[in-house]
Amino acid sequence: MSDTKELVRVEGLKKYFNLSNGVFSKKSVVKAVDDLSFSVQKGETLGIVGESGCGKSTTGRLLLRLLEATEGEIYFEGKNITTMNKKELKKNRRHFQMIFQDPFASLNPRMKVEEIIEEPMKTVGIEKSKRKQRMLKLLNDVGIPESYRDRYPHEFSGGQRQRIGIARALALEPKFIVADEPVAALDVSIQAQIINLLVDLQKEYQFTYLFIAHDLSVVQYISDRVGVMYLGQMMELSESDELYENPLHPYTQALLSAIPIPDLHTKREQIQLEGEIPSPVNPPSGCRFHTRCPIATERCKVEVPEFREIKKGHYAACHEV
Ligand SMILES: Nc1ncnc2c1ncn2[C@@H]1O[C@H](COP(=O)(O)OP(=O)(O)OP(=O)(O)O)[C@@H](O)[C@H]1O
Repeated sequence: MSDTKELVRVEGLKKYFNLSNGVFSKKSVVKAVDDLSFSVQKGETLGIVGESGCGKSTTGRLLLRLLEATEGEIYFEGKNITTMNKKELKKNRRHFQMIFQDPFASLNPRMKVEEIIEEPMKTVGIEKSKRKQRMLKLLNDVGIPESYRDRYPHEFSGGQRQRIGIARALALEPKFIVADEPVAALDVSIQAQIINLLVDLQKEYQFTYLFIAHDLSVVQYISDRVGVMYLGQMMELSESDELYENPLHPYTQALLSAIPIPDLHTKREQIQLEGEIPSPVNPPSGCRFHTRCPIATERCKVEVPEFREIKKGHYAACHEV
């Protein structure tokens, strides 16, 4: 049943990439996303964290249909976007946008800032005077002086370029924004400014975020709920404060234990994970985390744990909780 508060719902989502290493070698398959089910509520920020390669970006791209899913369904406002044809998708595309990690690579170097921000409006046929008016408001909203509008991306700093990328993402007043590590490429001194800007803009424009990050502390600050991914699967998902105060999954516990606590009197025992992350080409049987899990049992090696609601709104995939 569709929940009226739900903006996006993902069911059994999979993305497998076929890799061919040459003419004679066997084909291998990267299981980048492997059976994800979750929903994003209207107006919330859902943070997604996990180590490099766990499938966060692939998930974000699938949700916006920038990538085609191998299996599974994605519903946006109750409509199945996985089966939409090009025409229907084009009509809906304005409602979902992406903010990229590398603001330089994502901005056309040959376009002036005003053209970059107006371009999405042009594609949906918004008339010139309205485009200009909205472009000026967006520049103002993201903190770029109006007088810079005829400059090119290379004339801006990294933080300013990200502000321009954000203005472009907001140009069509989307309902859903996937922010894929939007501050990871920026200087630490600039990161907080951009995070605060993203928070303020959400208040003004009332959109919903899927916020992807490596850094658990960034995600905690910005997210209402947080999902923790490992090797293409969701290990735990709950309200942000609950996840940080009462992590249930051993993987989440290990990730959290690595964050330094500012208060010198509080000590948190660091949980060291053994070994490397296994390859998504050949993920471990049973629970994917069992090869590194400090509490794994024989059952974990053979039986995939169900991703289940353990406390109200707090989900985890672990046999031992
Ligand atoms: N186009 C592709 N072709 C083949 N494999 C891919 C492709 N895109 C991603 N992958 C693989 O899928 C897995 C998941 O990648 P993804 O970029 O989604 O992870 P991530 O969690 O976002 O990592 P990072 O934090 O490093 O960006 C990785 O093993 C990656 O190498």
